[in-house]
Amino acid sequence: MKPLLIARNLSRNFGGLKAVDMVDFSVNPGEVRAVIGPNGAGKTTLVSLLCGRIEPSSGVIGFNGEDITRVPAHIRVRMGIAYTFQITSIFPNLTVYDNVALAAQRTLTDGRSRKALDASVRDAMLHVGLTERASTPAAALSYGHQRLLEIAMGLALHPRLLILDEPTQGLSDGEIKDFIKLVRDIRKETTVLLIEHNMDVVMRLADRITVMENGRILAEGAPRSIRANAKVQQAYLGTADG
Ligand SMILES: Nc1ncnc2c1ncn2[C@@H]1O[C@H](COP(=O)(O)OP(=O)(O)OP(=O)(O)O)[C@@H](O)[C@H]1O
Repeated sequence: MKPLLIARNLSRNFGGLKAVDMVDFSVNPGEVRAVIGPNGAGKTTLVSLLCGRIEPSSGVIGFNGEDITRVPAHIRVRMGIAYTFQITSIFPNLTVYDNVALAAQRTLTDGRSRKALDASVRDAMLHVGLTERASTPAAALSYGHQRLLEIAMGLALHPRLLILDEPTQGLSDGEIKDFIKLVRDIRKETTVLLIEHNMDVVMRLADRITVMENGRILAEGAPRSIRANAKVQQAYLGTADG
């Protein structure tokens, strides 16, 4: 299968620190991939490189057969890479509807009508279960609902690849259960790349897991093989089980 996303020899240094160090990484269309690893392993830096928030020190990134290494982030969004930014990307005074509409507008081309925009917004709100809160200001939502709003903002872009950075952080057990259902639903249409600390969520959702440590890929494979991998247990699972 031809990968949807591919990175070769990807590196990013911050001063003398190799936050991402010669990483080869690829994601197939239709999969749910989790990236795990201890704090500071380089996970956020890796996805920031993939979505274009930061530039690589070296290496190449391809998406859907095109070299996107130097393509700016906003164009990558239009090409189909959506990254759910941390909660700061939500405008607290705007309603749920308007927040999602603002996100959806990022992919608007001249030919797309207001009606199409409205349909995308409503569809995204429905997916995450926020339809009844469409006219609620984002600031009045619970924390869990704000996280769902972020995902709706990502979905409104109709991405081919949805990147979720620690989506379950701060959610209650019930909300995490709903999140797992949501991702199972989203994956029918979209490839998902998930940075996640909660190992239960990772084991339930991921087709494959990439384990990072010190900017490098320590291991990669199906949940069962990662769980059984002694190197991984030593580096990560034994010390942080979410
Ligand atoms: N803008 C930056 N300037 C300097 N150092 C940075 C910057 N961003 C990240 N780093 C460093 O790069 C390393 C990797 O950080 P990164 O945030 O990618 O790790 P992570 O695996 O996502 O960690 P966490 O699980 O804690 O979010 C860390 O040592 C971090 O301090």
